[in-house]
Parts: sequence; structure tokens; C-alpha cells
Amino acid sequence: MAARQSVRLLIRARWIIPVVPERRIYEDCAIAIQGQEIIAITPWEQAQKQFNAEQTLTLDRHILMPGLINAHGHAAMNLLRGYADDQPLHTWLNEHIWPAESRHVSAEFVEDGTELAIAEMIRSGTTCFADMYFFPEEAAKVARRAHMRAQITFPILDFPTNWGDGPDQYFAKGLALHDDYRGDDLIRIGFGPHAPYTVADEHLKRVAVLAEELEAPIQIHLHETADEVRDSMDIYGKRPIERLAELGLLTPQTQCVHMTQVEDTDAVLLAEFGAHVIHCPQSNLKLASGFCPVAKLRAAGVNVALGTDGAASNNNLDMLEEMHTAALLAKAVAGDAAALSAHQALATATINGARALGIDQVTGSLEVGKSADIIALEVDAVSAQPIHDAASALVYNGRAARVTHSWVAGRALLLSGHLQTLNERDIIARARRWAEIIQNTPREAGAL
Ligand SMILES: CSC[C@H]1O[C@@H](n2cnc3c(O)ncnc32)[C@H](O)[C@@H]1O
Ligand SMILES: [Zn+2]
Repeated sequence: MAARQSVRLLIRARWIIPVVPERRIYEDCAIAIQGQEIIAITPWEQAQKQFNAEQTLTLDRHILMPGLINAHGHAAMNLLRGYADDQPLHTWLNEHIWPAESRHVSAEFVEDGTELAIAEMIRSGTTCFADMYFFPEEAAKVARRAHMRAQITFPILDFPTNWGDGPDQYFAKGLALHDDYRGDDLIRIGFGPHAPYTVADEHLKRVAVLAEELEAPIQIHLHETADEVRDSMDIYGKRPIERLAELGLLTPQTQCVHMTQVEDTDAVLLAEFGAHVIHCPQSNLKLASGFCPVAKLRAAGVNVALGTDGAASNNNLDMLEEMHTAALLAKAVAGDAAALSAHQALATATINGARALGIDQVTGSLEVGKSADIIALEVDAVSAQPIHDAASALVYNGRAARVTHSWVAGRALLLSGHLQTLNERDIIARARRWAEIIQNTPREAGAL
């Protein structure tokens, strides 16, 4: 008999959804992990003969799938969850959120808020997130500590904020941060020009040049509302996306967040330049911003990924919920029940997110040679029975509370419902302290 191959971890599961184009679902199979990588996905019978595992985990009431990728958010805004509900975007930002950020945002706020967000994300199955916020050095530090995979984009705006006195300082600090994380296996630093209406041409051009030079990602809020497009037509005589294309900002490294306003010409531009769309359906619904036409974009050949946006406009970071909403909304918007099927919705929250972030060679699906970024959901609850189709069970009936295990690059972040890299009690205590501070500070109007 041939000697068995030594592996660090063997995870046996009832179902494995690898999220590959063939829409395959494995039953009673195992994933073998050596170091940080998946080295095999094989029937359990075979795995027992083939591998000698240091540790074997049997998850026989579970679905295993790639960790979810939250492709857009503002993690520290978890501390502003429920702070300003039921407002449209413009009022929400100008009269509530920006004044609150000018009063409270600091390195400590971002450290505590980001840690709270990461704990919530791990508990709801996210293993990789894209963040755009002030004090990005704090977000990067916390993500590294928690062993989460992350794209951290540093903000560029035309005006001063608590993080710096204007674009020159934002570029200087952001580029230094990019240097600090060069070669990091989990954290990637990119550019976060906030939106076409808050960043002048001069600075957008500078982002385009530097991002190309550094091969760094760019994330920008784009076509979030009809007002944004109308104002751009009034000021520049062109749609925001046309302006970005002319400035060299539309590239395969560009992630366009929201895109609720899409003419046929916009879809053609996105597809031609290979830019990605990050769809945030719950935030768009709550702020009444509009509906991203996912089926139309997909038909044009645009990669559509999924994000929650910040907890101040969502009000959670639950990607299972987001997938469900995305699938339902796509059908309603297209008038087609087949729009964004369960498998397609799973792809938006995994492999499409990896593609948008430029890390699809590393993560986003369960395949041999990819990083072991994996989650497990226990699906034997009454509310989950019976299971005819594991993909349907996740998208149309998923629950964050069913997420039991999570690994990033083979390291456990959640085991049997217990966080492994974070101190949950301490995180909650700090969030409560911030709630007291925020509630005891008068809400005066003020610019950011
Ligand atoms: C440049 S740091 C991020 C900045 O963006 C604000 N923000 C949060 N959500 C949205 C959104 O949906 N559209 C536009 N801006 C948003 C956040 O409060 C920060 O100030
Ligand atoms: Zn946002």
C-alpha cells in the first residue's frame, strides 16, 4: 500500500460548494489543507486512504464554501450604526454623517470601529473585505492582527478631514502605507478617491497615474444617485463615468461602487475598460439611491461583485443577507425570475469579488492551489430543512447565525462559533463606550 501523504488539516463536509463555473456541488467529500493552501478536494473514502492528517474535522451537518468577499465598506462606521436612519444620501452625508465624523473620527475610533466590524464580518462568513475610510493605517493594522484578508484604500478628497489637511497629505500618507504593506500576503493597499463630486480632475488624474505605476486597485463611489449624474451633466457636460474614462481612471484595476444609474453607454464603457461594479443593494435601498441593473451589466460583460457599504447605511455587514437581497432585487429590476440565480449570486459574493479586487488567483473559490479561505455553515436547523439544493439553501435561506467555522490562509478565525483572533467581550465594551461618547456629544452641524 502506498504511504499516505501528510497534511495539516482535513475537513470532511456534507456539502462543498467550490463556486466554480461548472456549478459543481460535492457531497461527503473532504478538503485537504497543507500550509496555507488547499491541496485536494476529494471523496471522503479516497481522502482517508490518501492522507495522514494532523487534524481531521468532521462537519457532517454543514456546507463548506469559499469565504465571502465584502467588496465595499467603511468598517469603522460600525460605530455609527443606527446613528442617522431614514435619510436620503445627500442629507445623510451632509447633515449627519460628515458632521459626526468631524467630531469623532480619530485613530482610536477607527481601530475600535474596524475591530467591531471585523468581528461581525467573521461571524457572518466574510473572510476578505474592501475598506475605504480615514486612518487606513489603523484599519490595516487591525485586519492584520485579526488575520483577515483585506483591500484597504486610503481616502482622497478635496477637503481637509481629521486624517489630514488635503489631497497632498492624503497622497503622501497613503503612498507610505502602500510601501509598508508591499508584499504582504493578506493586506493590499489601494486608492480610494471618494467620488467624482468630491475629487477634482487634477487629483483623479494623479490617482490614475500612480495606480497604474504601482499596479494598485482604485475604489470609487460612482453613479450612486440620479442627482450625482444630473449635477455632473450641469457642471461638466458629461456623465461621471465619462469624466473618469477621459481622466484615465477607468481600468481593470477600478472598482465602481453602486452604479444605480446605468445607460447602455455606461455599461459599454465599463465593459470596454474592464472596470468592475460593486453592487451594494441594501445601502441603495435604505438611502433610496436607486437600483443597480445587475442583469444588464452582466449581459454587457461587466464583472459584478457585492458589498454591504458601511453599517451606518445598511445597517449590518451580513453578506448572506446581501446576497439574498441582490438575488431578489436583480429579478425585480430585470422583470425576470431567472436573473441572478443562486449560483450567480454566490459568485458575486465570492469569485467575482476576488476578480474585482485582483486576487482571483489566490482566493474566491475552493480550488487546488488556492488559499484555504473557507467557511462552514451548519444547516440542520428546522428553518433550513429540507435541503434539496445547497446553493439555494445559502442564497435564499442563509443565516449568519449558522456560520460556525472560518479559515483565512489556513488559519482558523472561527471554530465552533468561537472567535479565535479577536476578544469579543473587549470589542463590545469599547463599542459601548463609543456609544456613550457619541450620544453625549451635542449634534451640531459642521463640515467634515
Ligand atoms: C473617503 S472615506 C469614506 C467616506 O465615505 C462616506 N460614505 C459612506 N457611505 C457612503 C456612500 O454610500 N456614498 C458616499 N459616501 C459614503 C463616509 O462617511 C466617509 O466620509
Ligand atoms: Zn460606501
